[in-house]
Amino acid sequence: MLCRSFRVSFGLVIALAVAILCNIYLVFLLWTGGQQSDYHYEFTVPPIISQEAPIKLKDSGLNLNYLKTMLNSSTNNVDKTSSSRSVISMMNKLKRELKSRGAKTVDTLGSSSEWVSPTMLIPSFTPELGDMIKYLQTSPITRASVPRVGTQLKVMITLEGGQKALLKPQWYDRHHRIDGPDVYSGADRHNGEIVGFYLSLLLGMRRTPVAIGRIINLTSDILANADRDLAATFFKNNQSHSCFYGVCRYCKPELSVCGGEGDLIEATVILWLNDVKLKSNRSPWQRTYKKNVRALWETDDDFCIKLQKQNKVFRLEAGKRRLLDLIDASVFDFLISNGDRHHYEIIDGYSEAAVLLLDNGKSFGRPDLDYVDILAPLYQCCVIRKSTFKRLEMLESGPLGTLIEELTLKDSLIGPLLTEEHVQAINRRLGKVMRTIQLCAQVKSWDDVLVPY
Ligand SMILES: Nc1ncnc2c1ncn2[C@@H]1O[C@H](COP(=O)(O)OP(=O)(O)OP(=O)(O)O)[C@@H](O)[C@H]1O
Ligand SMILES: [Mn+2]
Repeated sequence: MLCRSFRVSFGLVIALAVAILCNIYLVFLLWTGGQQSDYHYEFTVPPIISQEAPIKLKDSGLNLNYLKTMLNSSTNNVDKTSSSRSVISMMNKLKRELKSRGAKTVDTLGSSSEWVSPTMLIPSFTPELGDMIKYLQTSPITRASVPRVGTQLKVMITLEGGQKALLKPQWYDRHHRIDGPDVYSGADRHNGEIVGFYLSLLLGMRRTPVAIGRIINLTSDILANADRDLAATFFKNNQSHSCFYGVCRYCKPELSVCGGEGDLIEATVILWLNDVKLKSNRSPWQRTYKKNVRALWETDDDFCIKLQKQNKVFRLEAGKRRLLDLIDASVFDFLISNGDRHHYEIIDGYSEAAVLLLDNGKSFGRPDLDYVDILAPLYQCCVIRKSTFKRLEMLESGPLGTLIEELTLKDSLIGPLLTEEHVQAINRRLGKVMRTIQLCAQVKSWDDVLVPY
């Protein structure tokens, strides 16, 4: 008898211990976004659980299947021909910033070193922007080395005047469709980085470093200036063109980039942020990058509410920007179809630093597909900055795809950056973003959805 009751209580203790461990694991999953990362970044994360009184949260967001059904059944009936006066004046202002004034390199670099603040990489009106674009497009390359950041093929270049920039080469032509199984399949799309930069300006999310297109001579621009490690990855293919594969986690000779006629390649050149210490955080909406393993956010419609309860960094309160920034980022990513924002970066040392929009190359893989789950932060939280909503509303009348083309065509040294199909996809996706916000307003109210800070 005694022995039996001992066995029962022992069993109870074990069951209790297992339950406690399960709970701790659940909290850990919520905190980390649901899975272990494949990435080897050093990053710090805020404390897990706040002991404060539970916060009152508004209703949950929208379920993905419901949203997909609604988006497929509705047409976007915005009059696309009528650019409003506000669009025209916004475009004129942007064009003024993007126009090169012919300043000397030292002046351009001198003023750009003051651009960065904890909430913006480019101040809201930056007349030196055009000169910076020109500088990145034309300044001779004086050094090329292995960047040792990230996992994909890149080159760190130094331009005359001493400014560093990241070079990401072209892998695909504009019409290539990425047929891989996942939203993040394939190599980087260099044009996506450039479009991302211009889109960030149009959206008023100046959190993307300047990215431009440039034709590079692999031999005279890169190999001739390369350090030993980078130079060691160069070879000639059987058409006697220069090729290289660089040094990175996924770099190997079978995945090399080769010059065409005259050893020329297209590349994007991204302004390197000097003297800025970045902090990398795992995105709560990170994918698992594993077949058959779903992240917590993919299985729990209440993910956003739980995230806010568990981690006060993501709480929606005046003065807190992290959640609203991630929602802005999800809209930006959905428009360019970037499903690879596994981490996000902020400027280190500021509690309310903005979420930066770095690394936009895994975009524009499929013009015919809209990966609605990229929008999860928006439809699961069902809130968005009022200013972002107003901006989107204005851009819809552009239409946005045309505005992007207009800005990029003026600057581009590498021709149109997007095929017509991709341009149309941007407009279609913006329609879906607006419809998602409307649906949120139906389950909540406009006042609850549009956040005034
Ligand atoms: N313009 C920049 N200025 C300063 N640091 C940068 C810049 N661009 C990227 N970085 C840093 O380098 C890291 C790697 O860059 P990026 O994400 O573009 O490369 P990636 O190879 O695609 O990385 P991953 O494989 O992790 O997605 C970024 O996480 C960031 O810390
Ligand atoms: Mn990347």
